[in-house]
Amino acid sequence: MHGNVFIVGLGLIGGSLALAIKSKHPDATIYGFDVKKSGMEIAHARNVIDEKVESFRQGAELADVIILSTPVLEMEKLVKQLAGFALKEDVLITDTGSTKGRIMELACDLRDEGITLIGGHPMAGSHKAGVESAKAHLFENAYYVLTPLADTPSRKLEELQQWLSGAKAHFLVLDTEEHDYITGVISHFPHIIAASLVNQAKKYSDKNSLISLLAAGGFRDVTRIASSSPIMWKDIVKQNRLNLLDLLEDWMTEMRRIQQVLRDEDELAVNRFFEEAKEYRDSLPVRSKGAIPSYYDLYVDVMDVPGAIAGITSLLAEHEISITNLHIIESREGLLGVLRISFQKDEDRSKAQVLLNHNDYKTYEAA
Ligand SMILES: NC(=O)c1ccc[n+]([C@@H]2O[C@H](COP(=O)([O-])OP(=O)(O)OC[C@H]3O[C@@H](n4cnc5c(N)ncnc54)[C@H](O)[C@@H]3O)[C@@H](O)[C@H]2O)c1
Ligand SMILES: O=C(O)C(=O)C[C@]1(C(=O)O)C=C[C@@H](O)C=C1
Repeated sequence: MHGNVFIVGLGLIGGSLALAIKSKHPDATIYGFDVKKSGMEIAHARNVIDEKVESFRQGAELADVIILSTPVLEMEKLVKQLAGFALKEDVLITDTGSTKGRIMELACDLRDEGITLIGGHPMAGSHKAGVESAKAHLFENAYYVLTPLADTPSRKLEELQQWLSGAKAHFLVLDTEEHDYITGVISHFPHIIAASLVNQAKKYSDKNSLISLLAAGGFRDVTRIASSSPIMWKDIVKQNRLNLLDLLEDWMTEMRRIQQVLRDEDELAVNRFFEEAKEYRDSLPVRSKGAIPSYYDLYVDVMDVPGAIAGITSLLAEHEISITNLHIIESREGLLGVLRISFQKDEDRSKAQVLLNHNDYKTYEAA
């Protein structure tokens, strides 16, 4: 497609979308704007965008498509400004924000001015912020939620999906409230819990320095997202506050239940607690990205000595087994660590496991 795409907020998500759009529509011109001048310079120097603009207004007035990708409270301010600009008559506006309630209220005001805003939320990302981490394939195979107003013409929805098709994501049209409720459960609330686990550990580590030293795979796996941008999350929890207050209430009831069964030394109830969680966690779909990534992991014990990891990767390469990712999830200097190897196919993971076991490595399918 031809046209001018204007991306506001050249961070992880805005940068990744810019790359994905360009890969599918090389004839489009991607304009970008960010309040952080250095981010805009990097985006331009790395060809994430074709052109920089001086102001939000300048980019918005020359755009056929406007994509807002700032933290969500900034987006509110930006959308309010749009009605006062001389926008192109058929301009299409979307956003990437993690909450949809507030922006869709503002979309109603824009509709009254004859301007279409279709809410968007790619359900993939990272704890890493900034254009430096942007990737064209970030959203591949992930769900991409769209929240059009009920009277949005279907040709506008189709046009947006065509513009975003380079993301190679699966579009899912959702009602705004349902979106905020679901993402509250599986994304926003877990971020609160991850941050609270880290804050709790920090409190204890102030008294005992061994705490941070011994923080191993489990703690790191469950708290990775606590490294996400505090500004972004402050905005999200503010906008989804009511759902999160309900979820917190529910969580506290659940914690009090666990507290009681532990007090009662009710082994059966404790077992049921873990069993129910395992059953549901194991049943989550592994093939589609989004909540759970589409790869197969194998865990291998390794000595933390030079060359230990190279030994494993060369062995796999010699047998033409491709891997998608390597990650040391637990490492203690000079001692045993655990390496997580990710494979695209279950078949590759099985072959690798047989091969590594045969070569005296100790492997596991779960950490
Ligand atoms: N990170 C994720 O995993 C993820 C996933 C899906 C959706 N989102 C949503 O996408 C949006 C962007 O998130 P991100 O991860 O790319 O964050 P980011 O911090 O990497 O990027 C945000 C960018 O917006 C810029 N910015 C802030 N205010 C601005 C303004 N008024 N005008 C222009 N630029 C401005 C910042 O300087 C920054 O470069 C957020 O609304 C977030 O909720 C994030
Ligand atoms: O993988 C991560 O680090 C994320 O937190 C990504 C994640 C999430 O799954 O909660 C974060 C915010 C979004 O709006 C969508 C995706």
